[in-house]
Amino acid sequence: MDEHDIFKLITAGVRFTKKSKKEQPTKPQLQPKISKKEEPVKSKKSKEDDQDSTEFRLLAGESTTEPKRKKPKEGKAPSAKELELQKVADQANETRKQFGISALGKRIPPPVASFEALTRDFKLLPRLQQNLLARNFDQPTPIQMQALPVLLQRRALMACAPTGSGKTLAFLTPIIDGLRAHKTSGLRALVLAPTRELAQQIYRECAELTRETGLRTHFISKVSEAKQKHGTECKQRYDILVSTPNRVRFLLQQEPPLLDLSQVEWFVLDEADRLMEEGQNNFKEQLDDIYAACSLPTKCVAFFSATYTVPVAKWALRHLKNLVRITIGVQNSATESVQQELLFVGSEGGKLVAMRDLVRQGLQPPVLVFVQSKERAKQLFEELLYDGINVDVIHAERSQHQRDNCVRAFREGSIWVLICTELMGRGIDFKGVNLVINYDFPPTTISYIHRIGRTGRAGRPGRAITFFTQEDTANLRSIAVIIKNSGGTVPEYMLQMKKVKKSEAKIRAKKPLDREDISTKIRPETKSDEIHKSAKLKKVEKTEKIIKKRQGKEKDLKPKQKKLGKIKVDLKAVDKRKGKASKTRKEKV
Ligand SMILES: Nc1ncnc2c1ncn2[C@@H]1O[C@H](COP(=O)(O)OP(=O)(O)OP(=O)(O)O)[C@@H](O)[C@H]1O
Repeated sequence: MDEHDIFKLITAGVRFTKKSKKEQPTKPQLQPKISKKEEPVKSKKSKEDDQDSTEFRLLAGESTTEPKRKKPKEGKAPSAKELELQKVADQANETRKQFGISALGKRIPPPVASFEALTRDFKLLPRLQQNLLARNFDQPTPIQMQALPVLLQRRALMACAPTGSGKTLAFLTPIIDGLRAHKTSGLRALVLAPTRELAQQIYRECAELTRETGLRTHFISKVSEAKQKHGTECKQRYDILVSTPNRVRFLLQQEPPLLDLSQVEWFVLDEADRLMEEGQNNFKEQLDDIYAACSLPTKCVAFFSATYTVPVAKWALRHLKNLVRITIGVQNSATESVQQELLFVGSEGGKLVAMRDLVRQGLQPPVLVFVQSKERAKQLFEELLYDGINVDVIHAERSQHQRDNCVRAFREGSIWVLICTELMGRGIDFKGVNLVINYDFPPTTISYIHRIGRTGRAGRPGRAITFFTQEDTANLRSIAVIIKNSGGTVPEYMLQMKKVKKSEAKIRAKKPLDREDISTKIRPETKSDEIHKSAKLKKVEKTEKIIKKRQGKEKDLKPKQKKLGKIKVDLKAVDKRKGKASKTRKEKV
């Protein structure tokens, strides 16, 4: 069954809804239940894949969590200390198994089961303890259970945990405890995130955790202000800087540099895989300059993300000594707390119908709607503006002030539907987003995981609907595998569809599909319209020729001829309407 046949099946308009096998937890539980879900779908391995998975196997091929303890010599009973150590190791492995924690590296400290144990065993800064306990979290999330003890020992860490599982707290707590109190020696901790919105969110969380500790956190909102806040005469003003790579590098490149990173003891990357992406408009180059400026050889380096790529894992293994790698659940998988649905909408026009259908059925705000570009975000916004819903749009072309207002309004609930691009795809923690709609199909599985991860956070249930058309079938299978591996149900033949080659997937990731505009208005004919229309006319004429050739079978060809004639009439009518519309527009102008 080739792709076309499979697609015929899909055009039956089937709506694929994930019925989560497990009851959604009534009380938010952050602990992923190690579900007895079927084995993750084993993708058909292409040669490239084998190389990747071999790489990951190699990366993961180090000793398991607890080094095997030496068996006591024959006849010699283990000492009390050895027995005690073995008991602690077995307990640690038991806890890891229960919470889906896999930890690779040497001499990994046992996970902490509670915040009380954390403050007791690690003698946390008293004020930090209070700020932590004031958050009223029942218990640490699995990533916090294992990452906190590792970072409190200042070990290099690469952590992979599902979206919404508390990674921010996992890296801020050890930083704050490690710095203890304000010093005038300059910046001692640097946290980088890919977007200004995410950096601002981390900064707010850090400000809360450092309350009354005397530690000073800074977020560079405007580079222009940086001079006053960071100039050499007042560089000792801050202890922790949370920012994006471009802002930090800009300040480093001033003459003289406005930032001194030589005392940085903590270098943390949130959304590390995104920050380490190479190529144009990416961060890797900026990151190299910043990393070089953090010249303290004893600094602790930590990477956090819900997804990783092989290059990042290789870089970490090559550059970070005594590295610990923690993975919660299955690497690069979607969070299990989101009910995921794939909805075939026929065409680009069908997406608007499906969107309005969802509005008519009654959306449960707040809702995030992802599209693939700023232009399409604006177009969809104009279309929905008069549909009686409080909708707004956020993208990189809007000013920082507009973006801040938009995020604030969405957080406060005065905006119910926020249309956004990949800018909001990672890390942003909007409380209680009930629904994520992928209006445009995500360019990669990694984008899909992060987008739907804006809902179903901190153990709360969420829902994600992904529209797709015939143009999206290339990536359909990989998303279906992600849904299946996170406990969802998708039609079997979606999993059997031909796997897209890595090289092709990379091209698609860089260059999103060229889609028809989102608009029901008649708009002046564009070049692509003409091409589209003439292609359609050519097709009609070609079919007419075939019909004429097969003149003999008059009776069953009549309806087809009629239909083709109608298409031509329709096309002419559209022409006329457009002509009239553009004439009226000219009159108006
Ligand atoms: N131990 C905890 N118990 C309950 N909620 C928690 C706990 N730790 C953090 N949270 C909350 O969980 C939510 C998600 O946390 P956070 O934004 O750090 O997730 P994340 O893992 O960084 O997600 P993403 O991968 O999308 O960036 C936040 O609202 C945070 O306050």
